[in-house]
Amino acid sequence: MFTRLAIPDVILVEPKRFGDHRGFFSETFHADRYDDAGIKGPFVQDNHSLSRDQGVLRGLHFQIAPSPQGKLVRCTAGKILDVAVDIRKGSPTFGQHVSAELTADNGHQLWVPVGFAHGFVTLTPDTEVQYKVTGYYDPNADRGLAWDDPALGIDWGLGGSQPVLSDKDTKHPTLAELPEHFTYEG
Ligand SMILES: Cc1cn([C@H]2C[C@H](O)[C@@H](COP(=O)(O)OP(=O)(O)O[C@H]3O[C@H](C)C(=O)[C@H](O)[C@H]3O)O2)c(=O)[nH]c1=O
Repeated sequence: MFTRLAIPDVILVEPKRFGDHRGFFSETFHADRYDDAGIKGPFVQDNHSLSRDQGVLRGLHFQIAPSPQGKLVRCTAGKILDVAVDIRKGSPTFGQHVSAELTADNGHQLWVPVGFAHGFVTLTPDTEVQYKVTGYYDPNADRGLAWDDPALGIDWGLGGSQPVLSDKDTKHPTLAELPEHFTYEG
């Protein structure tokens, strides 16, 4: 099932699971069905990250031209709160975000299109996230947005505690400081 969220370009995917006495089987990607639902490939790279601690926060990240990335994100061990922030100039939802709890148990996926900053916080230890992207990794195009920018109003569910961050993720600009990298195309 595909559901457009409050920012309709972001799509929640709930793949069917066929359970039996052995466990389950699920198709986790289907190019034609996903394209028909608005999830536009082609996907050129798969990523996999493991976060050892609960409270690891990776984000908010995006790549700019010439290497923008759409991301199809799922959690294959543990739980995350996955967040997408609209950073498209001229968008009616500029600066707003949507989020979804992706877990190994629910198998849900989030489609984060080009023009969004993406990040997640882990809700359990030993959390693994796997995602397909529509652009190759390009360190020169790698950019970020401050996860804790008050203007974004993201509730990461940290209960006031500081997340575990990479050094890079402590230094990103706020939305007000962010150059215009993407333009809303309606
Ligand atoms: C993203 C990436 C990283 N790397 C190398 C670069 C570093 O040596 C190492 C860790 O990279 P980084 O700290 O950027 O990893 P994350 O903090 O998990 O970044 C990712 O987290 C958020 C949630 C995202 O949406 C992006 O996919 C991505 O930015 O992996 C690669 O070799 N290829 C890649 O595609």
